[in-house]
Amino acid sequence: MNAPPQLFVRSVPLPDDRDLLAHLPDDAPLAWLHGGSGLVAWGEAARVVLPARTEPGDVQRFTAAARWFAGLEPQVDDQVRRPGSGLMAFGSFAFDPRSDGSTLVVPRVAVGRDRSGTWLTTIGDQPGRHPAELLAPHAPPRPVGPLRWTDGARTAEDWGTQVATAVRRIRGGAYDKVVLARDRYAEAESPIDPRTLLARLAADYPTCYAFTVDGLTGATPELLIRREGEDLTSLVLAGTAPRGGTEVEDRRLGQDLAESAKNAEEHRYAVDSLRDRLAPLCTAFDAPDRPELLRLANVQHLASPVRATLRPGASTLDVVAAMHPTAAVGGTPTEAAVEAIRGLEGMDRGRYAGPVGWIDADGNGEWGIALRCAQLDGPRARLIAGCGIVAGSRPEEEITEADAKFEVMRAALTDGE
Ligand SMILES: C=C(O[C@@H]1C=C(C(=O)O)C=C[C@H]1O)C(=O)O
Repeated sequence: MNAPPQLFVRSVPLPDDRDLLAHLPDDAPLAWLHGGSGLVAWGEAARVVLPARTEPGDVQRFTAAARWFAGLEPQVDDQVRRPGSGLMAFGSFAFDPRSDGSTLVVPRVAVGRDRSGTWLTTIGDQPGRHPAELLAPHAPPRPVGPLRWTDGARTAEDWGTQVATAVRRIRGGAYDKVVLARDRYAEAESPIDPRTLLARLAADYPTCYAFTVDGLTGATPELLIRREGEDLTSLVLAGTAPRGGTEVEDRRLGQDLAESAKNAEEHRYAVDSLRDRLAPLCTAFDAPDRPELLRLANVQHLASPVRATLRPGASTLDVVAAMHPTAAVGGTPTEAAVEAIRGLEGMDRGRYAGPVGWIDADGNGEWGIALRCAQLDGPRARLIAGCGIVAGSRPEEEITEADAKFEVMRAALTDGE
């Protein structure tokens, strides 16, 4: 880890109501968008990359990142003083401590917006200088063009066989729940512009969190944690049904989901594990007795909005470290589930299903679970989607559910839809 540079940070109000995405250049953009608010950023004032580790359950990538960020000690002129103004960083962490790619990036320029207005933050190694790229006009987002689709580590059928294996092991008592995912590739003829995907994702999924960090681009419905001062909020999702073709069918599918014992069990594991993990870090935990229905364009989920109060001294990335992996993306019990994932999926998840989001110097921030996303690499996109498997799961239904989750990025990658 290099010694962090001396940074000069300035945040000023920006009288601007253009779409946040209109500010973003195509070169390594960073974004976190939620219903018209959020942060977009570009350039790199500082970065830390956390190496892969071999110890099971290792949280070193989170603690080392937190230490690095706390050690930046910039000179700050923050005339905005809102969550996200002043010094901030985007981050994205690998699902498995054994994978590479975890990082925090402090951008050179960020534009933020919340209910009270828009602001501009510049971060550089010299005081009072605005980076030249601020003034540069950006080329408009490029269409994706034709795509060639291929399977990743497993075909749908092979993956279904792994699901059946997991169900057998669950019935045999090896673990209670495991979330299994598979990957697919889309190859374009030229580099894919993340801004094109973000614009489509933000339009189609306004209640989700559209993000891009180091090419990992998606729209997740699942908020791991939002912190404002000492208040924490989280949205636990587990349990999924398709959307209906008609209003009546849609309502029936939603009602079946709400009444399904299999989905209630899957959901309960997720809420219980969150409560256990937050207990040492929080003074209050409030979850509804029954989950709500969250309707998205592609699927509907059982959702529990959770509130908690952070204990003094606990940091945001401590909370992220304690929460990851939730039962919604790992399983129950965690260690056995993560070990099963390594064996059954036959691939490296990378940063899929890991925490993605942003943090500011006061500890405010928003972290989602990187779902409904693709890792972009030039003209290639690697899509990953998965499903929670419990004793009552059926492989054919899980294949259909994973396809519904792939649909988010398939549509975002498809021009003219
Ligand atoms: C694992 C994914 O989604 C998770 C699994 C869900 C389920 O199995 O019902 C629902 C929401 C997410 O917590 C994914 O989108 O890839």
